[in-house]
Amino acid sequence: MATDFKSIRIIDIGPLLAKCDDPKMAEDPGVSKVVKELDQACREAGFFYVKGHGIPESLIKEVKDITHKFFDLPYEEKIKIKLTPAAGYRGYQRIGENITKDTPDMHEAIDCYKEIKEGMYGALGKTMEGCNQWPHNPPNFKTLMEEYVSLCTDLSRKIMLGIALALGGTPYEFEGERAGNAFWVFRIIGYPGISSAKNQEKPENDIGCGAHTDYGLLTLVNQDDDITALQVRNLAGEWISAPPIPGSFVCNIGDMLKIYSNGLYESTLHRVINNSPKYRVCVAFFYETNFDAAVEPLDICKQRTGETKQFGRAVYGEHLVNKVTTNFVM
Ligand SMILES: N=C(N)NCCCC[C@H](N)C(=O)O
Ligand SMILES: O=C(O)CCC(=O)C(=O)O
Ligand SMILES: [Fe+2]
Repeated sequence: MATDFKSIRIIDIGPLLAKCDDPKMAEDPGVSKVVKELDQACREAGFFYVKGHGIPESLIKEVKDITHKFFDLPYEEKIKIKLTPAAGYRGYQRIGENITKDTPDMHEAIDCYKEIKEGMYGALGKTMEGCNQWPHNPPNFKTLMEEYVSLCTDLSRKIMLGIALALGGTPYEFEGERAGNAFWVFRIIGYPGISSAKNQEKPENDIGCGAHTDYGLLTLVNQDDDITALQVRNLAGEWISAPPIPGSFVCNIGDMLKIYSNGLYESTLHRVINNSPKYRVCVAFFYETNFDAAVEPLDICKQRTGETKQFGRAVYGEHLVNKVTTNFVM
């Protein structure tokens, strides 16, 4: 349950990563400390920063640099990989094409998803079937991003070991049928600065991305170093900034983890407003459950919440399809 937090805590997850292959990791004092911090952060805000995550700083920077280069290209070049329903909602969307609660978002983006082969999840997977549309320009875009996605997948799985412990379970609550074959979403996003003339459209409003929650388990946000634009809503309804902290990721909880935890952890509302004159990029990796996971509160969490409030069951793939099919005006 979120609180009136005023800032977002920073957690050094180094000790957790050092022991993540040890089934007895919970007994390690360094791991216990990380687990405790994760639990506090997830309860008070649903948001935290992670440092000591092991992903090379050079790669984190390259990913943002190449993203700037792509969005700098002329519209005719970017639209070559246009997002369409036929491509499983993968590809490039122009500014204002994504909508949040009826308002166009002032961002452009490339949306990517773990690839789903035809028939893999039957009717449930149909909408999301397709291959990622990577730009050919800049030339090493696909290689770099695939490497990054692979590292983010491993890192997220390890953070989820800690979150499973924080919820009072074994480290492996999110393996197997829950997230042993985790789906992922990857959004490469660009937010024009105020009155930026270099973009094809002048922004209609100042909302880069309207207030929303993320859909899955855990999000890893890699944001530009010099602009504060991401804001997180606390219980009092105040918007608390999540400024960039070099060398860290902003992490937040998604809707599926809220259900698993029976509301102990919340998927907190957040939004993006780029009030800077500079163009801002953000590369967001979303670690999800298995595509076909039927998600319901864990028994260990129901016990802790006194069985009072009960979140309903959700099938992750259905939740995603509901969002994706209503997110765009095309
Ligand atoms: N996969 C994730 N979490 N994407 C976040 C996008 C949020 C904006 C979207 N229009 C919405 O209203 O959800
Ligand atoms: O741009 C950001 O900092 C966050 C973007 C975001 O919240 C999202 O894409 O879900
Ligand atoms: Fe988000």
